Amino acid sequence: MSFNQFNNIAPVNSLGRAPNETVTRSKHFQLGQLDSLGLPLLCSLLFIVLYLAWKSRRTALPPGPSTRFPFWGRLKFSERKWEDFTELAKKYGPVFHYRDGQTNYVVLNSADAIFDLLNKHSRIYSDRPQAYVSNMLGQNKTAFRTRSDSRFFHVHRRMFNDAMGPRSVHEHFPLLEKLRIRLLSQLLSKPHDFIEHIKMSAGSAVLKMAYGYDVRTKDDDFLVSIMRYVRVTSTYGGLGTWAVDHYPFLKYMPRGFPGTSYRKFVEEFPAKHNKILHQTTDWVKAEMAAGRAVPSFVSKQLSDRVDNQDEEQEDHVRHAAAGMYLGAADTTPGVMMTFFLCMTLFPESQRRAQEEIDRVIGKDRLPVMADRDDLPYVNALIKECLRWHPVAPLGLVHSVTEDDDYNGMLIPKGSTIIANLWGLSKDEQVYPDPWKFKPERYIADSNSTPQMDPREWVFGFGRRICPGQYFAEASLFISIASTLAMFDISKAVDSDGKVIVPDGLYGGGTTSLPLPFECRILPRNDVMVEMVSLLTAK
Ligand code: HEM
Repeated sequence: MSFNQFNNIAPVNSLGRAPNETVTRSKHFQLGQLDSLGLPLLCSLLFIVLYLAWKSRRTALPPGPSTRFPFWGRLKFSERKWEDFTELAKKYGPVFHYRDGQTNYVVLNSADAIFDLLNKHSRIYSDRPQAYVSNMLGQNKTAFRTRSDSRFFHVHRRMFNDAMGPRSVHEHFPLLEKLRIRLLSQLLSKPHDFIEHIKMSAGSAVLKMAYGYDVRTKDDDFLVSIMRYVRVTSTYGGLGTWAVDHYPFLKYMPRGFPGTSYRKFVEEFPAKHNKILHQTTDWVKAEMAAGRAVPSFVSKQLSDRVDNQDEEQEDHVRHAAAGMYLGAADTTPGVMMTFFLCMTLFPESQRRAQEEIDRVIGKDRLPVMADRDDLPYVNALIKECLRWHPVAPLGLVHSVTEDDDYNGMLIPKGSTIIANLWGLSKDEQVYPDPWKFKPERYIADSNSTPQMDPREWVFGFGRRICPGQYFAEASLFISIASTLAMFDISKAVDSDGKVIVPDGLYGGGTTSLPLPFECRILPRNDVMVEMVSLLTAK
């Protein structure tokens, strides 16, 4: 990419004459005259120069909506921003720009723009925007927010790759196969609480992998405190939550000045927040000291540590393990909820997947990880659940570390880059009939080539691509294939015998999950029920 356009935008031609004239005349000025006449004139000129410089830079920016006040104004978006962005893209094109307070945002709305910038130019597009309050909470040490040039970023990525990358993920298959028995058993005994079971199952998997901790109930202390950690992180540590994130000058304003309420929070909260984080690794250390520790990510990293780096290494491990939980907390359950929703709404796809399982595996055993390659339709159905409503509809924002030129548009250094994944999932050019649930779209046949595999984008991009992808895919496969083998999912019926059709609405936020809905979950055959009951009793 070249920066020529950016270099050429300085408004020399349009401004050259006016400043020169001033300089010529100013030769005849006496010092006293400067006070009475020159100073206001110089100020006006300075203002004009700044304004024109700002304006010409703005013309080079991608097109986009603007606020009434160039430096301070903020645009308002709905809770489901991705829908607003998709509408704006129709007007401004696949790459558009807007400002929020002092921050430049560039929104990418086409597969080409997303892959060109975030994959092909990942060297400069892999940073994360920083936020003052979030950093005070220590989140710049957690995987999601680390700077791309920081030691934390490189150490965490290496640790994640060792623990759950493509070469090591199979070590967790026995754990995932075991945990799905508990999920099936809970679905059998309390089908109405399926959302709670899904969340607990995903949480248990990651806590076992990260800390070697066995979650028994939903009120479990360990689970409750780490969930509190996640809640505080997402509620108070989100980018743009506090006015100071948009207007950094507020850092220098005295207490009581409008917009400084963050001060009380940063004085009181980070210590409490850190304590929760310490409790998790302290538990593992105590287990190790007592000789009871189950092998886990934390126990392995702590026993591998180099003595003279103890504290630093422990800090890395603590934040990396919390990052695993943060990464998994809503994402895998969100896709599982979409699966239950789509099976309720689209019975034909469910029937085809069950037919495949019955044919390939039979009706007298549950699927195992080794069956994955033999179930193409089930795999296609999982891909369609990932696309149907991407669980992170805008991915996670990136930040660009250098000025860049994309197709003649200036992407200024420090801009926050948003990939509109929801928009991509509904792009007719990429997914014809995007509102239809069609697993077949990923399967080649004599009439058509498969459509783009959504795993190319739902897990993010470049150096920031989700390090939990292989673990998540394995977990989704075993849970979904087993649920299909054992249960029929259909529309619930109310007390008057009326069929309840879920409205299929989703919530807003960084992760977007289906709003609570009802469905009926009934076992398909007695053999499976007996088998799961026996395995649960073991
Ligand atoms: C279906 C499930 C999942 C989806 C769709 C998903 C999606 C994503 C996305 C879109 C990102 C941002 C990538 C980017 O910035 O370009 C991400 C980052 C991340 N995910 Fe996942 N994820 C899932 C499951 C998991 C799981 C199970 C874990 C851990 C066990 C995990 C851990 C992480 C971490 C640590 C990051 C931050 C990486 C970084 O910033 O360097 N994710 N994920």
